[in-house]
Amino acid sequence: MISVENLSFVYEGAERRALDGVSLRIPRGAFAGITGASGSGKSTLLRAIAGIVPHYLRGRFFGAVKVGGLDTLENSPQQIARLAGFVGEDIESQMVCETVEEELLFGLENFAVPRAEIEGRIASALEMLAISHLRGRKISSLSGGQRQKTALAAMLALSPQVLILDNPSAELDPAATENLYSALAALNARGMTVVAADQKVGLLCRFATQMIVMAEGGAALCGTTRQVMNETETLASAGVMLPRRIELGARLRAEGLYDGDMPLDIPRAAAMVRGISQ
Ligand SMILES: Nc1ncnc2c1ncn2[C@@H]1O[C@H](COP(=O)(O)OP(=O)(O)OP(=O)(O)O)[C@@H](O)[C@H]1O
Repeated sequence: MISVENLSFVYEGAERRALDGVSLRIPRGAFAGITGASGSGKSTLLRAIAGIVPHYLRGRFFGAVKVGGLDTLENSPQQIARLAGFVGEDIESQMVCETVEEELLFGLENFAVPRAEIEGRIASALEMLAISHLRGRKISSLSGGQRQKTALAAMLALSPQVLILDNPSAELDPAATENLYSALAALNARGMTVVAADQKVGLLCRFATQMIVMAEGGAALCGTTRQVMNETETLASAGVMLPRRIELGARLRAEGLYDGDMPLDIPRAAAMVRGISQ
């Protein structure tokens, strides 16, 4: 679905490479989590997948990115957006209308969606995120979480095959974060490919099927979540804050007390502890 071949990128006016020789593949139907320290290149990678880099944010671009077979250099961000919806970190700049309904309508009209389909698309996108009750609300009156979901609903109404999200939990409290990721998992279960960058590794461990760990502009690790989270030393040297349960697993493994996979969630951590105490 998404392929990145030897991608390097230097922002206009910058000295160092924001991305440096990144190659990876994200298969159709995956839930890919991207993590890494601040400044490691997560946002730039997502912008390159969405075509924003280098079409809107300019610079020196080397290598190739393809989304659903479309080369992002040969196609405009608008063409890429028909396949892959992007919700950036700066939600405010993405919102252009006064009310939630108008915001969804704006994208649909821009994409010239036939009139007869519009009502059904708006209703089902709002329903998928459980925000039908916000339909008539002014965007200025919404909470951070409600705005995040409105931006996401505006993307979902366009029926993209891929959803790309940059730091979606940044403005959310733990309950709203859980709620948002559960909604993303439900969309993924229906076949949508999800690509989300987040520094909350514990969260990605639970929801993502694939993980990409960025370090200094490169993809330090890329594979299934199970494979990547077993590489605890590389994760630590990439500056990734390991969830407590994985820190514990790594310590038990170093002590020779445990040789299984790192526990991706609490039930697996409990099973690990039960296993060593028997
Ligand atoms: N618009 C821009 N113009 C110039 N340099 C940029 C721009 N955006 C990012 N950079 C630089 O590119 C590098 C990678 O930044 P990027 O935002 O992709 O990292 P990140 O991992 O998403 O960081 P964070 O977790 O803090 O959002 C950094 O050195 C950053 O300063």
